[in-house]
Amino acid sequence: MLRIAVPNKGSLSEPASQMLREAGYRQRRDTRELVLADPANDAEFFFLRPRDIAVYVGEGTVDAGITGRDLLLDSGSTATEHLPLGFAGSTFRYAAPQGTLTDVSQVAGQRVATSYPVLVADHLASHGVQPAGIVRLDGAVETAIRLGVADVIADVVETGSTLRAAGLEVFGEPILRSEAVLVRRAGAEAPAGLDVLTRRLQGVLTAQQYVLMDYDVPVEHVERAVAITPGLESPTVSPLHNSEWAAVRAMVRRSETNRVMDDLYEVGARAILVTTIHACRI
Ligand SMILES: Nc1ncnc2c1ncn2[C@@H]1O[C@H](COP(=O)(O)OP(=O)(O)OP(=O)(O)O)[C@@H](O)[C@H]1O
Ligand SMILES: O=P(O)(O)OC[C@H]1O[C@H](OP(=O)(O)OP(=O)(O)O)[C@H](O)[C@@H]1O
Ligand SMILES: [Mg+2]
Repeated sequence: MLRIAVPNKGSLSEPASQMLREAGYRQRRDTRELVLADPANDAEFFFLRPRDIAVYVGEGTVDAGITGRDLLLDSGSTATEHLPLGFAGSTFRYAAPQGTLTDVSQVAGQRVATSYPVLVADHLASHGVQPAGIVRLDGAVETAIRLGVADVIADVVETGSTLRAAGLEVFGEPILRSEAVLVRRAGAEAPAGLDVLTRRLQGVLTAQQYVLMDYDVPVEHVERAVAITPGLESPTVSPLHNSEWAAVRAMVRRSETNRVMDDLYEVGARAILVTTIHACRI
């Protein structure tokens, strides 16, 4: 039985459950459920605080879990990143009142407020910067400067609107680019079922990131067209009733759909059709 920890609250919770559902696993309907058995998939889900998930996985209490890369690094746990999951993307950055600081070296001698004290201490140490202190807060970190408990903050930034509203701006290089990740215990033998979970999640990611493209192209231009849509292994090329034309089918990155259609049209492809992929195993 594979034991998997899933965030019970916060921005990771709903998309993590949604991704597991798309991968064919049972997920809870009632947010008060703390444990959910999925006997058909030989799995059991534990709904835990996102910040605690790496700790449980590192201890081996559960086999794998979904958390944020930033939370994993801040936990100090021996759990290791197994698969990036492509949602809850953010950067982790220093910020200060607009027009004041420009470089991480200027954090020396300043008080830094953050919910991620280990991440910040490690980053400052790796840059040889000694702050006056690190103030650990649970949230609403952006308010700490106005309230006088810190001079600098280090926090999650997605759109930047929370910072702007607080009159702050980022400075220095990003400390980290974070996203939701599947974590597992480091060094231990892969638990039974982890390979299947991984392949299923990769299938969901691929279905989200790729489309299926079909088109007809004159036989003499097949090689040029296929160079534009090389597919994952190799595109399918089929004969058509009119022997001067061939049909091609290939997977294409969703973000490149329109550029690829333009390029195909240029080399003579016609009847270019794009279909979403519902599920796949690669
Ligand atoms: N606005 C955001 N955009 C993207 N990811 C975010 C955002 N806020 C938090 N995260 C990510 O969510 C994880 C933190 O989850 P956590 O549940 O602790 O905080 P939260 O989502 O801010 O919830 P809350 O503060 O309401 O409890 C981190 O991995 C962080 O990078
Ligand atoms: O760049 P933005 O799009 O504004 O998003 C970033 C904000 O979102 C999160 O806060 P949340 O709303 O979870 O509140 P919290 O600070 O209490 O955790 C995070 O801690 C930042 O404050
Ligand atoms: Mg928050």
